[in-house]
This record gives sequence, C-alpha cells and structure tokens, in this order.
Amino acid sequence: MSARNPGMNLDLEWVSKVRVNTQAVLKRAQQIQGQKLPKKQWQAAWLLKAVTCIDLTTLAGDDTPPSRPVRHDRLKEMDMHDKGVTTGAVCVYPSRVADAVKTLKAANSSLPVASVATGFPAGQTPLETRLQEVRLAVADGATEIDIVINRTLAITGQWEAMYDEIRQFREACGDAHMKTILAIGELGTFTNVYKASLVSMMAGSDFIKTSTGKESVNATYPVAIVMVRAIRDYFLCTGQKVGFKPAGGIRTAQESLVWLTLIKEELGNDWLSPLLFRLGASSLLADIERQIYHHVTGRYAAYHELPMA
Ligand SMILES: O=C[C@H](O)COP(=O)(O)O
Repeated sequence: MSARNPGMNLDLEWVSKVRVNTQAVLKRAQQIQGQKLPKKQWQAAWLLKAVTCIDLTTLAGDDTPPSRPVRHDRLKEMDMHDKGVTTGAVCVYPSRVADAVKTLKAANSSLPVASVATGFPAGQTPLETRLQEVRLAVADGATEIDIVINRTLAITGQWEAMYDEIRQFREACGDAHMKTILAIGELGTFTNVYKASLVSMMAGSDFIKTSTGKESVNATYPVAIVMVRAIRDYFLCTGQKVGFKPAGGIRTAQESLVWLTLIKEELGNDWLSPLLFRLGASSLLADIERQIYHHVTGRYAAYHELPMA
C-alpha cells in the first residue's frame, strides 16, 4: 500500500459547498465507456494489470477454510508463474481471516488479507461492536480493513457524526489500511456521494470504495466519476493520494478494461497500481483468466479448467 492518508480536520464549509452536475457526470461516464479498448498483446498486458488490482472476494455465508484454491499449475501453463502476478489481496469475512492468513502462509504467499468489518454489509450494529470487529480482524492478521459507513448519518447529513465514527475505525485499524465503503446505492444523490467521499477522506480513509456488493445498485461508472473527482480534488487540496475501489457486479474482462481506462483518464497513471486502485470482485478473475488463456493458446478454456471457476 502507498503512504497513508492521515486525514484532516472536518471541513464542513468545503462539504457544504459541494454541488454535482448530474448531466455532466452522465455524459463523461458515457464518453469513458465509448473509448476504444486495447487489443491483442496490449489487451493481455492490461488484463494482467487488472489481475494485480483485484481484491479477490469471497463473502458468502457458506465460506469455509479451503474455498480459495490457487492453482499454480494453471498459472505455469500460461507462463505467468514467475511474473509475480497475484491479485491485490483476498477479501474475506472477519471469521475467515485467520484461515486465510494460515492458508496463504502455508503456500508461502505474502498476499495481503483484507477483511470487511463494522457490521458488513448494513453496518447496523452498535459502534462498540463494530470497533471490536475491526480490532479482532487486525489481531487475526488482516492488513486491510474494508469498513462500511453508517448510511443513516450520510443520508441525513450528519457529517460530523460520520467523520467521528470513521476516525475511530481508523484508530482501531492501527497499521492496517482502511477502505471505506460508501454503499452508494443507498446514498440517494451524486452530491451525497461526493460529500460522503470527502468526509471519508478527511477522516483518514486510505481508499474509498463504492459498494458492499450486496446493495441493489453497486459499482456504476457515473458514481465512479463522482468519487474519483472527489479523490482528485482532495489530492489537489491536501497532496494526499487516496485509492479507489469499485466493487459489486464487476464480472467480465471487458469491464475491467473500462475501469482501468476510467482510472487512467480521470486520475492518471499513478493510480494504475494496486497501491491506489482495486477491483472488488468475486468472479471477475475467472473471466480474465479465460481471456488470457485465449490470448496464449488461441482457444477458450472451459470454466472448470481455471482455478477460480
Ligand atoms: O467487495 C466486493 C464485493 O462484495 C464483490 O461483489 P461481487 O460478488 O458482485 O463481485
């Protein structure tokens, strides 16, 4: 992870001045989606980049210790075994952190373990419970914590209270990097999304993340434009680079190319790194691997032939 964002005092004047032009956002999102995507070897290179930015997520009620196999033999077949290509992290529920850490250690892997916490996905547990969840996940070895914001506070404009909660989560994280999930599908307006992004960054978030993947609307390109513009403005004002993580419903290699394009166009090459960009996805890797497999062999692999199928 990159240098951490220390945050700043809550600047309510800045927050209150925020206005988002919906039509301009929608137009920009359409432009991004209309861009030509890289082909052939350039596409393969971009897809490998996308792999390195994935937070490989398993957030199911039936998660068990061995549900994250890493098939080294398939990587070797595709000549990727010695290229250092891994996902950015694996992301699990707090109760699975210890298993994930143990499994990765046994595999001699230094892949970070991220954990959702703070009553994911709804965030509707008492503050002390949410704080304790963060501390326990860190104690079990999570080095990245994905917290959820209290949507009630964001929707009702209680920015000071939201800032205070996130500050406490940041303290509970200790050295673990904190990604703050806005659950944009529940925030109502683009203006609210921008304000929630800003307050989260002021409170010291290392990343801001669109969604839990459990809302009815998750990562969309227009909302991403709003969030990355907030990241850009925060950088211009403070000099701090905050990361961005779209999550929820991102399933295809093609989509990952559009996300990389959006980041390159809106934030620049510095953000095209797992240090500042992650794709939260449970099933994207399988499709990317299929496309890379096709690039290497000229034929499509069946899903059962690939590790994440
Ligand atoms: O943070 C990651 C999301 O929960 C993953 O959502 P997904 O299962 O739709 O890929």
